[in-house]
Amino acid sequence: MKKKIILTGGGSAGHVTVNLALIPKLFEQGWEISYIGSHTGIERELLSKVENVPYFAISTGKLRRYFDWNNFKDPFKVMKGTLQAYQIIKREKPDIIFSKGGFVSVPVILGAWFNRVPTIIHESDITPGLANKIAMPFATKVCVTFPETLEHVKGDKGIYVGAVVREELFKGDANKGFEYCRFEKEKPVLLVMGGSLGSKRINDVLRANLQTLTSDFQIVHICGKGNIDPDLINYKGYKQFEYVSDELPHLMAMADIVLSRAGSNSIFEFLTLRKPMLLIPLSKGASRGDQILNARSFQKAGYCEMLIEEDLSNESLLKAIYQLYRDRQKYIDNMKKSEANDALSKLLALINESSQK
Ligand SMILES: CC(=O)N[C@H]1[C@@H](OP(=O)(O)OP(=O)(O)OC[C@H]2O[C@@H](n3ccc(=O)[nH]c3=O)[C@H](O)[C@@H]2O)O[C@H](CO)[C@@H](O)[C@@H]1O
Repeated sequence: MKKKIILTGGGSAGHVTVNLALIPKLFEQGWEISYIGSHTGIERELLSKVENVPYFAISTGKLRRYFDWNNFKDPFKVMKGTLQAYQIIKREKPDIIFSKGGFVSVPVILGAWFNRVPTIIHESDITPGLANKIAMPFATKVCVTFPETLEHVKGDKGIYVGAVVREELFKGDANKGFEYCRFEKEKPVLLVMGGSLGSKRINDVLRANLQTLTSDFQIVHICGKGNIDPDLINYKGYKQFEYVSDELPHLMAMADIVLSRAGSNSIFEFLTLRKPMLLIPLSKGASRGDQILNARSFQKAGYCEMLIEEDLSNESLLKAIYQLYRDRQKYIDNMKKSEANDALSKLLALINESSQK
């Protein structure tokens, strides 16, 4: 009989792409796969493009660290989601559940715990997100991307596996990127990515400096859903996309340097592809500060330059981009020294091992 796994995770692409990396490998090993996600999150859209993975939607509530009237309603949504997840798991009888975190994963981990199904959580950031923090006591194993995260995992559940990078990103073809953007090959390319949901702050400051920057760079800008500026659609040497799926490997291959938020998956992808980065982490005011820690750790290793949002201005942005381009070889050399880490194989081995108990 085929072994069954249920994957979960969502809210932003950072909580889905690891699952997308696992799916082809799990199929190769003969697993039957299904997915539990939310009704409207990005995970639903991303999974709709994947064949043979049934998707079950459940109710989910946002877990916040700050006051909001929805904080009174959302615990009930999480309870409803837990009951739904419990029933799906009871019916589907998976051997194991793998969670990439995000709010939707909490009811799933709880539903698995009530069904006594083993669960593996993967945490991408240095400090665990709120959803993973809540779910950890109920999980069988907690895999981490940064070794220092093990300090935050109680007991002997924590396992360092490293960052999972999708294999298709290695298959990028710069020529296809140039064609897709209609860029010329002679002029350097700056790739700008404000995280999977886009960043208004980065979009605004980039566009305010477009004239100066496009005199030296061609710019491909992933700006997030609903953030295309219609006045700039025909701007020479500037190409905007809301979100890129299949063509992303080609855009990354084409880029000489990158300006990005410091989401864990994105920065490890740029590291693996040896792309010099200027990182503008999400500020402490808007998050728990995990991206600042991610970026600091990369800066310490000499992989990136970092500009904190409080210091972001037209002048500081331009200075940092030109400096990054000038010193690009230094960053590439440092990144070449980083250790290769086959996190995907480690995860697969762990999934197989944990599902046997
Ligand atoms: C605002 C927020 O909560 N951000 C968090 C979220 O970021 P976010 O969802 O932006 O996550 P990451 O930067 O980690 O990953 C984004 C993923 O989406 C992919 N991608 C992106 C754009 C695109 O057009 N196409 C595409 O495929 C990237 O290649 C990458 O694999 O999860 C990360 C991982 O837990 C955290 O570090 C971030 O702090």
